[in-house]
Amino acid sequence: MRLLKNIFNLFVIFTIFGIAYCDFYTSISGLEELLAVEDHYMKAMEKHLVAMETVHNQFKSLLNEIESEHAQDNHNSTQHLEYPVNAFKMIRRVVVDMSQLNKLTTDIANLRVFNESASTLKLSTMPTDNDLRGASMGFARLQKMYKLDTGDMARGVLIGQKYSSAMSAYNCYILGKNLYEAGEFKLASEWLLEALVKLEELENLPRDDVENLPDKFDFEENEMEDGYVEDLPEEYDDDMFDDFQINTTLGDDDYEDIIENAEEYEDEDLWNNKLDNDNGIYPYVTKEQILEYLPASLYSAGNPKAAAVFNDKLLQLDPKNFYGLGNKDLYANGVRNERRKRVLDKPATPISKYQLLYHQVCSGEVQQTPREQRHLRCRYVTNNVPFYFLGPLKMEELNTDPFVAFYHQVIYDNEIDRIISSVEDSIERSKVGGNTHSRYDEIRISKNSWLDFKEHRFLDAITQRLEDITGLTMETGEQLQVANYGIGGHYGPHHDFHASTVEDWKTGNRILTALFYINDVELGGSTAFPALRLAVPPIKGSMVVWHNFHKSLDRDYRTWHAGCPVLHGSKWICNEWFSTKGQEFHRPCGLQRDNEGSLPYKNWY
Ligand SMILES: O=C(O)CCC(=O)C(=O)O
Ligand SMILES: [Fe+2]
Repeated sequence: MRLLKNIFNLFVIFTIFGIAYCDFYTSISGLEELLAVEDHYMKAMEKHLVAMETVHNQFKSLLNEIESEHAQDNHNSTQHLEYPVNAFKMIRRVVVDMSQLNKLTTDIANLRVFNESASTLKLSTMPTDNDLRGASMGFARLQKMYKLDTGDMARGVLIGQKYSSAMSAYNCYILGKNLYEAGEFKLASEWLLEALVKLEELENLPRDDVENLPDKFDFEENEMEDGYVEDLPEEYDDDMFDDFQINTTLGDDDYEDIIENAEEYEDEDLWNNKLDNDNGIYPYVTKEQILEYLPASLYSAGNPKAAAVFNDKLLQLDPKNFYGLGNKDLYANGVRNERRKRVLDKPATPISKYQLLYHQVCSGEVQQTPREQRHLRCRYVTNNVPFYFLGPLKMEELNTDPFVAFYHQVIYDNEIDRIISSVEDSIERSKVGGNTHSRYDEIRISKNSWLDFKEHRFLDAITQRLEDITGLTMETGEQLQVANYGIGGHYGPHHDFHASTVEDWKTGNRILTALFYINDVELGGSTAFPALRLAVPPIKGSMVVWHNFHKSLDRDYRTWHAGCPVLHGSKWICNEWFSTKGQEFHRPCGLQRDNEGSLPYKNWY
């Protein structure tokens, strides 16, 4: 819960202090560093406030003194100044006080507490706009994947549970603006609408309450006025939010929901939320700023009618607005074309059926049928290893063909702690692609590092365990990969094997994956196998194992898999990839090809 709250807070930090390029958004391990930065800024702000208060008090006392002197002098300045004390006091004020106050104000202006360099803040780099964009895209990914309602998220509610304080109008605006810039127009529109509604709530609060925040807001005495629905011109009311088609799995009634949310003033929770709102009551953003983005988002999301309505609102507030005037005709034409388009009935571009299945498996909408699960068993196994006669392995079959299995309680807390601390300094943004063409890609948002078994001898016990469990040799295996995903972090569907057959005989290929979950994830973060309709939940201490190749050493395309986005918490895993090399006597090839089953899945992307 605390982390989610902190992510919201980080939005504020990112934007207020306009920070530089890095990949903080790719994992929780990077974000934790920023908590220290936030702490630093908090202390700096406190210092700054104290300094400003001192100046404020001195200004006030000097002003009082001058005012009372002038009152005494009774407009007869010459007479007043004939008294030596009065003359002295005035000269003192001008010579000493004024210049001292001048100096104090300049000192404050020069404090520059928010311009610290990365090294003073003990960071390798500063976060940037890019991080903010990445974090916003993470939000979008989660909303689309798990069908999360924007209104709920804005209220800090996740799957029916309150996880954090409500998001302020400013946070909703920044999120909406970033989503707009990233091309996520429909979600951008929703967040910008949220921002507008929240700003209205704030404006409608009675002045006294805004100035003196009460301990507990008394809802009964502070009925709100109605929100946007009443404000919209009648001609738009009926179908403004209809016919909304866009490439997303979100429902079509989202705008209506948003508008309805605006009416939820009766919801007492909402009022209480306002009190623990994430940036108090100062809005930081104006309606005009929101309205410069909202119509463009709505238009790009395919809703020119709503775009025109909100653009008119912008022009009402600011008749000369550059964007308002510049886009007016565009939206009006859009509305006309929209009428024609309806006749033509242009279909929306759907996401590929494979991607859709991936989403459905991650969110649990599609699962193995009871018939498919009928033959799966949980068993104690020894693999004929004497050690396991004493304490057998706890195996849970997850799929028979291809074989995918869970082994529970196979990595221990002390090992996990050492693994995580060993990668602390080397963990960095994950790439995709082989060694020769590796690159950063939105398909994989995480950080990772590698541990060399020869260098970290505490891993010997894990090597032995892996060999005992899989029956394969680790001689040719890769280093241990350790990865961490933050909120919204994911690894889109992929195969673990290399595509190139040249690599097969030169360096070997990834015959088997052993994936350890080394922490528990509050929500999301399963390992999904869309072709198998299987989502493996991350369980601390458990390991999931699957063969990427048929016995005939043909690639098994059914192993197409993914790390689903993390919805709440952080996800740590370790991957060990065994090589096809050197397994001749451990997993002998069959006499016949056995890959027919996987061929239909070859082009799944
Ligand atoms: O995070 C996961 O669950 C899957 C990770 C994965 O597939 C990989 O690292 O290759
Ligand atoms: Fe993988």
